[in-house]
Amino acid sequence: MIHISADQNLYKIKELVPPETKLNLYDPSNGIPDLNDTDALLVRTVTQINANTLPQPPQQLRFIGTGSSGTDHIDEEYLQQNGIRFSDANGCNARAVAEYVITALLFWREEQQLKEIPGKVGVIGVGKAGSAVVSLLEKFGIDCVAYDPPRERRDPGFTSATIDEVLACEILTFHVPLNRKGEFATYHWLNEEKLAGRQYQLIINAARGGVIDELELMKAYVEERVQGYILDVWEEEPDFNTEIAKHAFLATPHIAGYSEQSKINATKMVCDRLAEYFNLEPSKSQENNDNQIIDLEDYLNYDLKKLLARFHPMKEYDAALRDLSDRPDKKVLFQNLRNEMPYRYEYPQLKIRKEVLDQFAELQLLGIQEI
Ligand SMILES: NC(=O)C1=CN([C@@H]2O[C@H](COP(=O)(O)OP(=O)(O)OC[C@H]3O[C@@H](n4cnc5c(N)ncnc54)[C@H](O)[C@@H]3O)[C@@H](O)[C@H]2O)C=CC1
Ligand SMILES: O=C(O)C(=O)[C@H](O)COP(=O)(O)O
Repeated sequence: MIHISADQNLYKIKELVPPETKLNLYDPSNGIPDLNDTDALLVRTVTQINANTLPQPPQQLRFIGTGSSGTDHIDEEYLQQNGIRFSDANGCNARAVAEYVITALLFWREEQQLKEIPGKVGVIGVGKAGSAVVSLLEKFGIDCVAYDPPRERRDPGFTSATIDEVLACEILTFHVPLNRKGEFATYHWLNEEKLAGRQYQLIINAARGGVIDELELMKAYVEERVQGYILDVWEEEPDFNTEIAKHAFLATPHIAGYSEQSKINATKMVCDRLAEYFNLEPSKSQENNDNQIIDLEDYLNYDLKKLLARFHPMKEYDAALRDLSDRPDKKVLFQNLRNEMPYRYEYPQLKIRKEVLDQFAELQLLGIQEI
């Protein structure tokens, strides 16, 4: 029988793990568990796997999977050298990230009392999440400039914008992996040099903290070269710079990719790959296509901002994160915040009264259905 050790916060892991395996759940805040007698390890982004954290991996360990699209917490070369198969959950949360970006943009538009999003949105990284962002923004009639030179090289059907074209946009949103080396390294991609002499309305980072030089972003904001910024990810995660959070239009604890649907996708994808590798029958549990009915009887009291806040908890997360600013244990509380809040349903899974849908075209464009 295959023995699996899995992060206890992998959503619905007990239902989605292949049957007829032995499952041990571990608490990632205590580090990597004892892996003797373990064939497969399933982690999340909070567990670093490399030569320091996992020196001399046990012989029996043959598979490591992560329930995330990003893989910067894993030294894949090290796993390969040790004959361990690695698998990720690329794209599991693309829709959730796109919903985060458009919802944040709508909050920002409403707050600024603008009729529409001004100018163009430069999307940096047009893989699973970036592509979902482009599709959703285009539904709203927002002009996007798609920048992804590595994709242009591997995908003959895709042409990337130039660096000058993307940097000339009024808004930038980041969807690249965090890569510290190589031709397409992204560490501090947005830095002093790229920010110099340019003006931005808004900068959004829902990729990884290190992709933007936070201190340079803050400097550009103070000097009014950047009018606002939204951060879901932080350079020192799970720690975060309280001064940078304080000035953010929205500051959230790495939850852009969190939803009921994306979290099931993540666990299911990694469990199915594990089943394939060990030649096991996968679990029969399916993704959650249920609808959630939100019957707002007092809908006449709701404007768009209030409705969005009812459907997406980013403002709740933002308030909760800011509350942690002075806490000495804020690193632990940051992780608790990510683990404890119930997952929201993605917009196409929500049903609301027709009267509300008819009143706000934005809700229809988000894919919300009528009861
Ligand atoms: N905040 C959150 O909750 C989430 C964050 N993420 C982060 O976002 C990243 C992207 O996610 P996915 O789209 O699912 O991954 P993906 O692998 O499908 O797409 C990444 C894209 O970035 C491109 N890219 C790489 N280096 C680049 C560079 N130097 N310049 C421009 N483009 C470059 C790649 O060619 C690829 O098309 C993940 O690696 C992860 O770090 C992903 C999901 C949720
Ligand atoms: O998929 C990714 O990459 C992400 O950043 C996920 O949102 C991370 O989720 P956890 O693995 O940290 O729960």
